[in-house]
Amino acid sequence: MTAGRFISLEGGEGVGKSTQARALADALARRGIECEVTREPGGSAGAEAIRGLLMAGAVDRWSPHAEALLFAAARSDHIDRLIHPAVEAGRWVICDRFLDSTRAYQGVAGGIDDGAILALHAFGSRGLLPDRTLVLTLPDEEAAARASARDGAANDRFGLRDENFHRAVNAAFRGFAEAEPDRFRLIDATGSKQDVTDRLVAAVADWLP
Ligand SMILES: Nc1ncnc2c1ncn2[C@@H]1O[C@H](COP(=O)(O)OP(=O)(O)OP(=O)(O)O)[C@@H](O)[C@H]1O
Ligand SMILES: Cc1cn([C@H]2C[C@H](O)[C@@H](COP(=O)(O)O)O2)c(=O)[nH]c1=O
Repeated sequence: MTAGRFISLEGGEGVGKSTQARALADALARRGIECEVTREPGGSAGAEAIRGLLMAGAVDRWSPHAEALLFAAARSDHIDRLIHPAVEAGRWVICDRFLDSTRAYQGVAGGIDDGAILALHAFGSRGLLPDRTLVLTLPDEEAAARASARDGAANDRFGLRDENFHRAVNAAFRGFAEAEPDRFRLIDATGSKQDVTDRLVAAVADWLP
């Protein structure tokens, strides 16, 4: 049995995470590796129900603290029901956002202490971390243009936040990667979708048969 792997894709809005989660899984499937593609918030029935609470409504529907608790509860269920069993069974899991999104959005941009978020994660999810976290980086204006071409005026509670919030989120991901180079890789998300997929495959090449 091959070793299971847990990969998270991170980055701000519109950088191409969802597109690349599927593309990376397809590229790995062509190399004989079957992957589960999942997302946060969500990925299990309970976590998808919590996603509905988090994504809809007014920007101030939840405080950053309440958001952090809801994301942690969703993550706990997602790990128990999907991520942990899949990795234990030797499968690869590619997760579109994970803990580092809470650290960036509710933490750095939302004002909650990183230690508090990690403590919540230790309690809710026994501190599970991805084996590797691939952060897609794109100039802020290019990411905003991609997101607005995709969404038009249809924004969720997070898309509605101002430019400064999103700038802080993008900077936070870069900061995490600099602080923890063993787990993180920064991936240039400019260029064609195929260019980006090729960079992602290269970032896990050391695990390929
Ligand atoms: N390399 C690329 N070049 C041009 N457009 C792209 C590229 N990758 C993705 N896109 C397009 O950009 C938009 C945003 O991509 P995607 O939804 O994958 O981003 P995301 O990071 O998951 O965003 P969010 O976090 O806001 O959900 C989509 O319309 C997608 O088709
Ligand atoms: C996991 C997680 C997510 N968020 C925010 C980030 C995004 O704006 C949305 C999810 O939308 P997507 O289209 O599926 O990327 O939720 C967050 O604030 N904190 C988190 O932990």
